[in-house]
Amino acid sequence: MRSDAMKKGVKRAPHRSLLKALGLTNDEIKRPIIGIAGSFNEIIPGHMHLRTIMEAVKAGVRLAGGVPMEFNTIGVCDGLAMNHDGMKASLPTREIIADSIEATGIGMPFDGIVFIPNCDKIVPGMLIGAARLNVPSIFVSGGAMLAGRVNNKKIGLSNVFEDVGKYENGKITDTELEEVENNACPTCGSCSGMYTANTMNCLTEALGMGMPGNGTIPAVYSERIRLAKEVGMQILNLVKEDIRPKDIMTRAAFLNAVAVDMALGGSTNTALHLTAIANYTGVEFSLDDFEVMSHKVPHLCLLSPAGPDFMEDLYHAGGVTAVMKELAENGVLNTTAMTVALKTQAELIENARIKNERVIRKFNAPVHKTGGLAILKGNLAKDGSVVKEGAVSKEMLVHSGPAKVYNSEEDAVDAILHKEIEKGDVIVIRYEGPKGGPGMREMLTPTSSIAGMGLDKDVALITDGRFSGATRGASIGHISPEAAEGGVIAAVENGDIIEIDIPNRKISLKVDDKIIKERLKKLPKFKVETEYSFLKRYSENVTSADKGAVFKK
Ligand SMILES: CC(C)(O)[C@@H](O)C(=O)O
Ligand SMILES: [Mg+2]
Repeated sequence: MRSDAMKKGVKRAPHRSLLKALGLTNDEIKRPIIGIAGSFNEIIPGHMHLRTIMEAVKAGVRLAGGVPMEFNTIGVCDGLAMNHDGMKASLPTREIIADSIEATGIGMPFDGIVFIPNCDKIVPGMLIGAARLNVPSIFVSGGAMLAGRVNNKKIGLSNVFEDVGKYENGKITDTELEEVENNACPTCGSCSGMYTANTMNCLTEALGMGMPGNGTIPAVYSERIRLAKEVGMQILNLVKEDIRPKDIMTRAAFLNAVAVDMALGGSTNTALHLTAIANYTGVEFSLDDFEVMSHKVPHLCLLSPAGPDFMEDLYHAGGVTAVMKELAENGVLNTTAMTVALKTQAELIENARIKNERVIRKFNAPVHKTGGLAILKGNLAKDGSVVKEGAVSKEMLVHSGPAKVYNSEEDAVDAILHKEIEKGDVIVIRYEGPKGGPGMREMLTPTSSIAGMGLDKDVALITDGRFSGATRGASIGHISPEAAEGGVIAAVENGDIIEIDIPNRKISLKVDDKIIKERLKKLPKFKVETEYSFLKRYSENVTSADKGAVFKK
């Protein structure tokens, strides 16, 4: 047993003393010790109920003869951190979460670990931590928030962000805005659309690290408590069989995750997170895999913010296993991939079926023929950029227009709300990359303001920052290399023509190469501006978005 290091033999009498101080009996000390990595806090609506999930997991561990030991990690709410300096800390917390998991798992030789994440950075942070420790592990997330309702129409957090733009444009009253504010987030759980948290929880299932239902069972359903119990019991089987994260998170598993991402129309943040997790798992995997998969797998689900459905609709339509079955039947899923259920994906999806073909479309009748995400390259993004093609209106798939350049999110939002943006413009928001921001903020306020002001069919936005899963429109992010690294985005001037061709995967600055080089040469050397030592250290150590914004080796 791995835990023998802290409990077996004469020399460990002091250690056993401490275990007894924790209330463990001699019998318990002999059993497998299971770390329960929780992330309960009173900050994130998606995490406020995680004590209930935690208790169910612990009950499952005990039912199966193990001894649970709870510990917790940090997390921030991206929604609450949005559009201010707080968001600069969000992506960096992923590395802290991974480090805190790794450090705890090194210090405490657990025999296995159950991970309980839910929101944006906690899921990839924990997956990275699990990969680095490579101790038998299993995930159960907190589940999705139910959708809200106004005028008998389902709404989610993205509607509130967009309604701010509508309000500023005089299209709705303050009473209408307040009604949306009061009803958009009716329960605990990760915000109700196919935003980042829910995408990552669905991909945890596709990766094989979570059990069926992990991605879609609503947070408030008792089924999630039962799932948590099953997961608590299952970790003992994983310990017994000695199946570890690196046995599961193989290249085939990552390709399955990207395939599901394409079908679901997932968050652009998966381009960062899957790449980062693969990096720490030692699997060869890059943005090129997204690009290849986007041509193999069609977009099957039109969930918020791209369409009218929410996570609860995906759940009732059959969930991730039904989507995976459709992909398997069309030859784009590796069904031999092993999972934490100790069954292959083929076995897990055997009884799955699509229960609502409007919510999960058939492979031959998709929403879009190509996958939800597209990787664009060109002189503006030599190393790549990402767009949620599934949420771009068809008028904007090919667009060419003059640049309006801003060196921060705040400046861009001021310009949008002060109606300085004209139809046809390409808004450029730069120095918001991993190094430049620092911290690669999410640009949900600018993208929602554009949508809310009714400009989403006329205006594009490009940035070296990133987006929320709730972002829609021609919003192209993760431009790599970023401005702070001397990327071509730093050379753009107001009025330059930018050409975007999403179907052909191109993004270019229509300025002569020589002029671009001259402009870049004249730029002052980038110096990070932050009062926080943590963010300064982050800026110095982080790699480019196309590499997942992991730390330099
Ligand atoms: C606040 C949101 C919706 O969670 C966003 O941060 C995302 O990435 O989806
Ligand atoms: Mg987010």
